[in-house]
Amino acid sequence: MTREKLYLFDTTLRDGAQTSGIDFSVAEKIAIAELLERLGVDYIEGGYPGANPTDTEFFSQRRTTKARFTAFGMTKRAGRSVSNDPGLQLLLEAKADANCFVAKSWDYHVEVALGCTNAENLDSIRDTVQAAVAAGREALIDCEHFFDGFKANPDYALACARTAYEAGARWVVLCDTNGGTLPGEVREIVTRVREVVPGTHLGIHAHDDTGQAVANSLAAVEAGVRQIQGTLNGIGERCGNANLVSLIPTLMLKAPYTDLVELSLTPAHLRDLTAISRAFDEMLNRAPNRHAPYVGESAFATKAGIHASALLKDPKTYEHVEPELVGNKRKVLVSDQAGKSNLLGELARLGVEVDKADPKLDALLAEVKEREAKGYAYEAADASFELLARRVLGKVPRFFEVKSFRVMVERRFNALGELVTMSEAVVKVDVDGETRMSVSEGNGPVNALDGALRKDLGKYQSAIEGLELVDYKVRILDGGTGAVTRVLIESHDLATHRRWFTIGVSSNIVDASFQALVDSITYALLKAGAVR
Ligand SMILES: CC(=O)SCCNC(=O)CCNC(=O)[C@H](O)C(C)(C)COP(=O)(O)OP(=O)(O)OC[C@H]1O[C@@H](n2cnc3c(N)ncnc32)[C@H](O)[C@@H]1OP(=O)(O)O
Ligand SMILES: CC(=O)C(=O)O
Repeated sequence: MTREKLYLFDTTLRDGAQTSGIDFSVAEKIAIAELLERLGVDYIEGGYPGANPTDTEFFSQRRTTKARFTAFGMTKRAGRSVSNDPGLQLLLEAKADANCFVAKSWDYHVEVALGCTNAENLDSIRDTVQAAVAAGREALIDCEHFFDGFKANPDYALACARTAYEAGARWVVLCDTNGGTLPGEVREIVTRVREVVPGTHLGIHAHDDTGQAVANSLAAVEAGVRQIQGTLNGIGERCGNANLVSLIPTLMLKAPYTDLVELSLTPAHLRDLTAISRAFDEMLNRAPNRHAPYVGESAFATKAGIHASALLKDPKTYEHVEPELVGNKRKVLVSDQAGKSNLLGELARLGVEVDKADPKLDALLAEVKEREAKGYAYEAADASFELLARRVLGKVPRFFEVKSFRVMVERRFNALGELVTMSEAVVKVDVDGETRMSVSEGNGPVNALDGALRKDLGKYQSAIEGLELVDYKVRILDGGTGAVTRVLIESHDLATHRRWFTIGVSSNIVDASFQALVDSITYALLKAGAVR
């Protein structure tokens, strides 16, 4: 069976810019366009030239080399000619390969939003497409509210699609603008549209208001459309657009799509997908969704002991695809849901060899479960788990021993007469039998304790020079008087760029923080190869 080409049209820079809380600068648009080129999509819709200064400047130069650079805008206004519509003229002057015009295809919208007749709207569609084609552009029509329009007045919705196609539009894109259509309806309506426009000229633009944008896009492909519009990580107006990061692997790895269509992307592009998705979140300054399909940190993370046991025998038992195909990694988590198989998997990753029959493994599992019951969460604290495991298995040197610590918080007027809150900590540690006492001030008690703890560790001092704390999270585990505090600390070594997480649990927040700090420094020394 010959496969038809399926085109990917990315609208991250246009519909994605309609996401609440997201605003792109020109520099950010340039960086995202480079990421999209790396992803390998066929079209990059850069924005709406003329709508705002950023988009106008972005379209003052041609910005992509491989993908077709596309300018978005609306069809000409009713009652005006093409040459007398300044908005349309700006679109035709923008430096782009293609123009994508949004057109009304629901008669209710023609009446209420445009305030013109159905015939005038058809004229606008036809004249606009013909003007773009005459200007040497590839023309696309986004038929806004197509599915709702089809349900209200199928003849008129079909007339809009047919008019665009007959005027020379390369693509007629069926939009589920309000995002309320379901996959069965998409399949049925696309089948009807194919009676007037061939599938090789049809696209789908789905919004995610019922969580079906990906499913609707796939249903449309099954029904014959050959272009999908979507965005990186599914950003977009309201609940977002179809997520290309979820769609791409499904289209490239799963039947029936692998039998029906082929994409421009290669397996190498697919292996870059996780990195691209996370790089985009970095650009948006937000944490990646750990549970994102295919690319999330947890997408191939196994927590349950029964699953881990089978997974270690053969990963196929609990994985629908191999994580490496999309550039992700398998993870076996250690928690109170774990069995010995989880421990063996994680210890192997850490390079610690131990036999499944070794009684120390039972002791470690029991210790993990007992501590988790008290509030520890080792799946989030890789370094603390490694230290605990190596201790139980008898393999961690005691680099230093904390004899005592004291921390004081004081609110007072400073020399300038300003009210300030200061913290001061004193820590006594034994290194090689010699007691060292350090004092440090800080902007909070944990900061002061951290400063005092790593001020003077004698012969180990040079090994922790590059250590910095980058994040500190506190969680109260049960309310009332019996509250327990869990502290998670993320540390970073500037020299090696290694990052690790440590944990402390106590009814006292300072004590919990101190445990996590001690684990962080001990881990740094272990990784630096410090010897006792
Ligand atoms: C479904 C979608 O996502 S479509 C994309 C939506 N994106 C955006 O709107 C973002 C960019 N938009 C903008 O910056 C502004 O809305 C502009 C510059 C396009 C227009 O601004 P204004 O001229 O001030 O108009 P305003 O936004 O108030 O209203 C839109 C106008 O376009 C008309 N219009 C809407 N769609 C179309 C269309 N497909 N064809 C022709 N005219 C249209 C409306 O009837 C309305 O006309 P009116 O002012 O005579 O009532
Ligand atoms: C064009 C568009 O973004 C929509 O109809 O949703």
